[in-house]
Order: sequence, then C-alpha cells, then structure tokens
Amino acid sequence: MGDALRAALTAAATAVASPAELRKAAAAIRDAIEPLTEEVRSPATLSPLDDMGRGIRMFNPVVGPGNGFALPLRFEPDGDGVLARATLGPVHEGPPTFVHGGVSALLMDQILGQGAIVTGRWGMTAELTLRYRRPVPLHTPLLLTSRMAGAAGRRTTVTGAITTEAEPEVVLVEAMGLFVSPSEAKTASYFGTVRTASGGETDGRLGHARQDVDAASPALAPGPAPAE
Ligand SMILES: CCCCCCCCCC(=O)SCCNC(=O)CCNC(=O)[C@H](O)C(C)(C)COP(=O)(O)OP(=O)(O)OC[C@H]1O[C@@H](n2cnc3c(N)ncnc32)[C@H](O)[C@@H]1OP(=O)(O)O
Repeated sequence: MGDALRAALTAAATAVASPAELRKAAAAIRDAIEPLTEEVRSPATLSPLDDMGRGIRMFNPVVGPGNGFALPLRFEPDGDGVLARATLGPVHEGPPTFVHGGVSALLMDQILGQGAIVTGRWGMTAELTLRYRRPVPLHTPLLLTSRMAGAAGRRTTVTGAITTEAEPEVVLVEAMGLFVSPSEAKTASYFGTVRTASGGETDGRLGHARQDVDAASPALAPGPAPAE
C-alpha cells in the first residue's frame, strides 16, 4: 500500500496529462480508498503494525513503509553512529531541481534521533539546528549520517550531515539536534492515554528494546520484496 501511495504521489507530481485524465485518476483513487475509511482506529491507538520497543512505526513520515510521503529511510550502522542512503524526487522538491529545506530538516530530525537511540538513549527533539551550505540535489544518491556528540542527564546532543554519495567530503547540510528525555510527569501527560492495538500501555519511547543498531531488525533493514 505504501509503495502504491508513493507511486501515486510521484505520478501526480510528474504526469503530463489532461484535466479529464487527472479527474478520472482522482475518481479511481477515491473509489479505492472509500472502503478503508469505514472503520478506522482512534488517534491514540497505535497501528497493529507498530512495535515501539523495536522502533517500528509503520506510518512515520520518514521511516514508515506504509506512509506514502516516507522514502522510507532505512538506517545502517556507521561506526558508533548511523547512516541512511536516500535519493529524493519530485515530491520532495523545494527550489526547482533541489530538495525542500524543510524535507532536509525532517530527515535529519529522524536520523539524529536514531543516532541517540543507537547509544541506548532517547528523547524528544528540543532543538534542531541546520546549516544549509549548498543545495541538496534531487535524483542523486545521498548519504545522511549522525552520531552522538554528548550526553548529560536527560539531554543528548547529536550531530549529522547530508552529502552526496559521490562526494561524501562535501557537506551540503550540517545538523545538530538536542533530544531531551521527558520527565515522568510529561511522559504521563503526553502518552498516558496512548494504547497499542492490543490495548497495552506505551511510554512513547522508541527503540528501548535494544541498545545497538541491529541489522536484522525490521525497522532498520529493508523488508522482503513485496509480492506482486
Ligand atoms: C526509528 C525511530 C527514530 C526516532 C527519532 C525521532 C525523531 C523525531 C522526534 C520528534 O519529532 S519529537 C517531537 C518534537 N518535539 C517535541 O514536541 C518536544 C516538545 N518539548 C517538550 O515536550 C519538552 O520541552 C521536553 C520534553 C523536550 C522537555 O520537557 P521536560 O519537562 O521533561 O524537561 P525539563 O524542562 O525538566 O528540562 C530537562 C533538561 O532539558 C533541558 N531542556 C529542555 N528543553 C530544552 C530546549 N528546548 N532547549 C534546550 N534545553 C532544553 C532543560 O534545560 C533541562 O536541562 P538540565 O537537566 O541540564 O537542567
């Protein structure tokens, strides 16, 4: 489903089609999703496909395979940090032929957070700073990297960068994130009513079931090719 949604977004952004063809496609899309809107989960109930402990969020806008806007990004071990490979397309465009700066921030927020998680720490983004040194090209294999730069109490600082795969020494975007693990009171007020699909409680914390990047984890490794 996520792959079909991604294909639909790309087609919508690139199609050279008449208004009549676009209206026909739009009607077909509405017909296809109509049965899916009859019964939906409540906002505070996780998808049955989610597994917070293993870091799996199926509809996360960066790493969720089921989210049509997500690439989805996959993380790989990179020394004591993480990296991800990505090639962005028309759905992520800001200035013509270049990546939207907000999309770069979205991707870096996630990979910086993951850089904290692989050290056994977790937090919500309290600060995110990006320095856009050069425009990030579309349709070009990119490398996104992050590693923990410091930790004190509930605060974790992580730094990272976006480069092309071809020229990893040329930094296009530098990023720094401060992640703060919320106090018990804040955790209860934010996530106290959230339930897993089977009715279990969750503290909102991602990836606490493991301390290291686990290449065998479904959240980190590409899944099997979808059946046709
Ligand atoms: C595959 C999985 C990958 C996962 C990656 C996920 C990436 C995406 C993550 C997100 O999108 S999170 C959503 C966006 N972030 C938020 O909505 C957070 C909003 N902010 C808050 O809810 C609170 O400000 C926060 C939980 C961050 C802190 O609240 P607390 O009440 O727990 O913290 P407190 O005020 O007691 O401060 C704790 C420490 O953090 C420091 N701190 C808190 N907020 C700060 C801030 N904004 N800037 C700098 N320092 C900050 C604070 O000074 C203090 O430092 P010390 O311990 O040294 O005294």
